[in-house]
Amino acid sequence: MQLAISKLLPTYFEKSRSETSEIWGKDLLWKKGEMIKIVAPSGSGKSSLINFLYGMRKDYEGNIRYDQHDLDKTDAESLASLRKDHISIVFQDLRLFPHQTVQENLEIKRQLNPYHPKEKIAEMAERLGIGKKLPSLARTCSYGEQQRVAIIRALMQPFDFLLLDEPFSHLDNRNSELAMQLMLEETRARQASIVFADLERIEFFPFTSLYHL
Ligand SMILES: Nc1ncnc2c1ncn2[C@@H]1O[C@H](COP(=O)(O)OP(=O)(O)OP(=O)(O)O)[C@@H](O)[C@H]1O
Repeated sequence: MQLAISKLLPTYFEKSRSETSEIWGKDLLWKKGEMIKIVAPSGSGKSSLINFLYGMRKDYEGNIRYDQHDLDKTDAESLASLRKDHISIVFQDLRLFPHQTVQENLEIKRQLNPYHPKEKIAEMAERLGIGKKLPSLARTCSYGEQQRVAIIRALMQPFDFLLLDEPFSHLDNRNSELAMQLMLEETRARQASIVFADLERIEFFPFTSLYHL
């Protein structure tokens, strides 16, 4: 699978943003397996971009295509199916079910399109240091713990592209590196891509292409 972006620009941005950006207004082609790093200062449209790429919002000019699927022309059912098999995401605002336990949040996602057996949940949670939190309600976990839950949840499904919007904002370096390592292993096992948007360059992400938003 490949992701083609053509002359993308949020409708609420001035056209002049294309002049300084390496993404907005450009034609880009990312093939499955590439590691894409997008450095984006606050307010440069990082969340807008990641939401556009997930088909969450359509208030943009230009075009986004996953193979032959033009996101602008994809109906809700086809979009759900495209996401289920090909696109996973860690939202900046996480979007866990607050009144479900950590285990339930992960298991609900796993069951939608199982890529891993159930046991993998506890194994990944242990690896990221939140094993003891599995029976806790998501809303009672710290933001950094919830961030790790959202990361593991994204790894429960098959994908060709994993979209990350500032996934480590509440994690210390050690925990960020552990989470990155897990995501890299899982992405490589699928021969997939990561599209990683963050405020700054993170040294432990081995990107193949680097863009400034
Ligand atoms: N629907 C919208 N209508 C108008 N302006 C918007 C809309 N969505 C976002 N913006 C504006 O576009 C700019 C970029 O927002 P966005 O959330 O994409 O940035 P960001 O780079 O993710 O920022 P941060 O790092 O602070 O989360 C902001 O100035 C925001 O107010």
